[in-house]
Amino acid sequence: MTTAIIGAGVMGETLLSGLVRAGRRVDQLMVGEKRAERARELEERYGVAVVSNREAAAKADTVALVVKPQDMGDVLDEIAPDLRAGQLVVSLAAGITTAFIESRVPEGVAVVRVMPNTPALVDEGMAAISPGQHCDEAHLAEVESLMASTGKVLRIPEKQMDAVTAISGSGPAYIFFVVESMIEAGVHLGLPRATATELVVQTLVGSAAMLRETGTHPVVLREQVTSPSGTTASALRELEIHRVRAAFLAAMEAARNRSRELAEGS
Ligand SMILES: NC(=O)C1=CN([C@@H]2O[C@H](COP(=O)(O)OP(=O)(O)OC[C@H]3O[C@@H](n4cnc5c(N)ncnc54)[C@H](OP(=O)(O)O)[C@@H]3O)[C@@H](O)[C@H]2O)C=CC1
Ligand SMILES: O=C(O)[C@@H]1CCC=N1
Repeated sequence: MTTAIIGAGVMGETLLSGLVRAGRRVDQLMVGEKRAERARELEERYGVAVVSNREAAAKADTVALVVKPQDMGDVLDEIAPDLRAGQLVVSLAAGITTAFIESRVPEGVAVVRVMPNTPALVDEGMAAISPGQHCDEAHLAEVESLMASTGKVLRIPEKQMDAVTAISGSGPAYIFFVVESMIEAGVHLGLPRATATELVVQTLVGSAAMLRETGTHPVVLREQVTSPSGTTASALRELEIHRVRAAFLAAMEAARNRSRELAEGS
């Protein structure tokens, strides 16, 4: 089975590198990328063939679209004449619906929508997948195996995709923002930056491992850290006073709404 990746920016390369790490033969992979310099870089780094979008669409069994949502209409119009029934088109773009893609590709082309995230780079990705109208179990299983090469995969109804985009798609950015804020705080409190960074990163990794390995509710884990009248209680009171919980809700609502806007082409 040949897979083409059209749009090899951050997420396209993340997918490509994951497939290569998972042992996918490079001669079964292709990339469509419009910038010549970037194309050369990918050829050198992975030994992968960089071809035109039309050639990629014509030759591949599975075509993964990893361009910006705003470029999706143009790319679909470009490759539609080369697509045929039986092929699988996988979109990783925020907002873009399977119905939008189906309306621009030939009858009989199966479409799957995916929302991945960047921890896929270290095989700890979280991807959600939703089938389009003409998609069967074999198509979904193919996409599941594609995305499982870089982490976990969850099947979800497409109506949940904008919320998923707000939570796990954009999610790594919120976590990095928290990490960055805690490191800065450590520096303010007089710690050397390298020390603060090591403390924060290991605290994050340790906390994530506790969540995953114990399956304990985060409220219980938080209460275990919070000694009566202690340091944690003082810190958490400040987070509540500064409405951090409400800020997270507002932020993720904004991301969900932006995903809906991208579907409208803005
Ligand atoms: N980054 C992330 O964490 C996530 C991204 N996504 C989705 O992945 C998609 C890509 O995002 P991201 O990787 O961040 O963006 P990038 O801008 O890094 O990547 C998009 C790539 O597509 C290329 N491109 C644009 N037009 C064409 C074309 N006509 N033919 C071939 N290649 C083209 C761009 O080239 P050029 O720069 O020259 O325009 C660029 O290299 C988006 O739809 C986004 O919603 C989903 C989940 C997470
Ligand atoms: O910011 C974005 O639009 C993309 C989609 C999810 C993560 N990055």
